[in-house]
Amino acid sequence: MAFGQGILASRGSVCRRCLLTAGALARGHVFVQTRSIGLKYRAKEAAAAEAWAERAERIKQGLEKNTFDMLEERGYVKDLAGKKETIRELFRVKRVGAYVGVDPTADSLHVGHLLPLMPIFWMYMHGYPAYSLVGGATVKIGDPTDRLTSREPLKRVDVTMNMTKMHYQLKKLWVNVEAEARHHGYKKEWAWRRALVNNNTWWNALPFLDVMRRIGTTMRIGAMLSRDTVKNKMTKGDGMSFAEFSYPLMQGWDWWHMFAANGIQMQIGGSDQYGNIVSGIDIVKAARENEPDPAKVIERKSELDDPVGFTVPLLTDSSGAKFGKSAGNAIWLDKFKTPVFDFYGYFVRRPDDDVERLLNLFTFNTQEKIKEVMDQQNANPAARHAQHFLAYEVTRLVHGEADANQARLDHMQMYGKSREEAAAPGLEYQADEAHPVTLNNAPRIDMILPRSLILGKSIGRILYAAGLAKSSSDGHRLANQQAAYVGGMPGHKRENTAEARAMNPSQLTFTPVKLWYPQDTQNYLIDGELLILRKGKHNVRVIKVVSDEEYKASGETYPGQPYTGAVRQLRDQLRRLRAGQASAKEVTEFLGSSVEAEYNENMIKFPEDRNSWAQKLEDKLQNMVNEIEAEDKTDQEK
Ligand SMILES: Nc1ncnc2c1ncn2[C@@H]1O[C@H](COP(=O)(O)OP(=O)(O)OP(=O)(O)O)[C@@H](O)[C@H]1O
Ligand SMILES: N[C@@H](Cc1ccc(O)cc1)C(=O)O
Repeated sequence: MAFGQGILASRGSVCRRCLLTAGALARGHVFVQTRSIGLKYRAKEAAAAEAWAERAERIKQGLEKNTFDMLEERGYVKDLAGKKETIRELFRVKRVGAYVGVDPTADSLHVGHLLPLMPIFWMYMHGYPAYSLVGGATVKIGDPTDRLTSREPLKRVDVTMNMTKMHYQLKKLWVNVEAEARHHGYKKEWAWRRALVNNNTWWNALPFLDVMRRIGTTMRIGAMLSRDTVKNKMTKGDGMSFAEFSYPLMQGWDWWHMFAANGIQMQIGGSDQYGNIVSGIDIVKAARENEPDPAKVIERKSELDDPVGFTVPLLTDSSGAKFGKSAGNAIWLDKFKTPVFDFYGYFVRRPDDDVERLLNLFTFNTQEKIKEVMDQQNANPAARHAQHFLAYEVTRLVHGEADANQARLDHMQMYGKSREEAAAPGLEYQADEAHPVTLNNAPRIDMILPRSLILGKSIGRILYAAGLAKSSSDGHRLANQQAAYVGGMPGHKRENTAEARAMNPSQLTFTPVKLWYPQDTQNYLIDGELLILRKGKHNVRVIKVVSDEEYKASGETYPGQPYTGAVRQLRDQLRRLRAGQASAKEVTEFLGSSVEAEYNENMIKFPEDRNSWAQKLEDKLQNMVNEIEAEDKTDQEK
């Protein structure tokens, strides 16, 4: 196969069914059926190639717009790494695959990251393979670009925490991109490809010798030393470690890996990534030329087979500073860091002069639609119609439709619009049995829990405490039915060590939770500090295990926490009983169903004598409160 026919013809695109049937074929099974499935796949591939060729022709005749021109017109293209005409032609004739990488240096993406991701979202909707990469390996070195001082090394648990959170954030973005595509009238085609990858997957299993042989011999030190980042850090900054110096090699190797395996010929990044992209081009070419296995040589017919890239402009704040975590001005995509209301509000506050540019950059509306919105805006700027339109569209992309509707409603109401005027369908959405947890309505993913719970209590109680089960017994049921998962390595049964069981942070592998002994939970702790649990597809908890003292000091409580929920309920019921707001029967029933189940069956024994029921119940409840508080106090003094 000649390289460059895009992902459809590359190794990474063979569908599972075809692989399965290839296996069956090798074992001598059902030949006729196998051929028919293989042929079906090829037929689809051929149809997609034909459709692409027709599209290329339409673009040539000016009947359809070149996707590159559209990206350029909308303001996504700042600097090109490659010749413009080659890149335009590539967009026309090939389903050129593109990727954007982000290092998990923080526990959330921010609006700045969204900017380089937007072109790959657009490309996906137009039929180009689009990859998003989380730099689980590169983050361990830290990109030195434009820095005078080295990044603070991250603790392993923080890398895992950040990576897990970013992974689910990107997953959610992709799900919402599908919804945006539908919303804007794009019909999903068989040939659409998207992926979320982590460079740990290859770096964890990559021999140093392979890298050195392929690229180490060709890359010239002189060129690498002449890069501004290297010169500045060495002369004006705190010097440069070999690892930092090698960072662009790592990024370049990522590209090569995906170039060879998935046909990813293009890299996109923020404008600070220009140097890394240009080095990457050399690295990919060097790696391609140094193929030791003649059977694997990737053919280069013309410059249309070479890697290319471009950068997007930097999104800056009003003072011109780059938006990002280093500058401390980030608008986060995590709604627990930047609430949806504030996220929406950020876009509503954009100045009139910026709004058209932002509509082009951050929404999937046609330029005709944007013009319409701007006409409306210009007719009455005070209404901030364009800002609300922008805020709504970006919020819908990032947080989903229900949250966007709610944010719009809240903002409109704040500014005196009627509820009807602001309302849109889908507002009262709540996750329950009928509406399961989705990536958009999933509860907060990270939490802390005390060590004594994680190390000493049953997995059922832990699932309850993490909010993944309705009660401890529900947690036990989940564990019994293996319906919840823990971050771990499936199939690693040979070695029963914590190291072997703990999750490989790069691959987010999960294994079913079982009714193991309480002391077994610690086998799944990552670096002794992090436990990752999941129920269903999207309901994930990344639990940082803290000391009991630290937990108490945080003021948090968890469901099923001894003495907290129970005492509160007992007090409440006592108050209701004394105030005559509830009968003894109601209180008994209430406590029977909640406290008893959660707490301890022997604690509440109700008196037989019905006449003195209320009085005795009062005494009993008060005694229990006293008893628990006394125990609590002793615990604190220990
Ligand atoms: N404000 C921004 N505008 C455009 N692109 C951005 C912005 N911030 C980050 N990016 C791009 O997102 C990708 C990942 O960025 P990176 O991991 O360096 O995050 P960051 O928040 O910029 O980090 P830091 O603030 O520590 O430099 C890169 O391509 C980067 O150029
Ligand atoms: N170096 C990029 C992130 C990145 C990591 C690995 C890659 O392959 C690509 C990009 C940044 O810091 O912004």
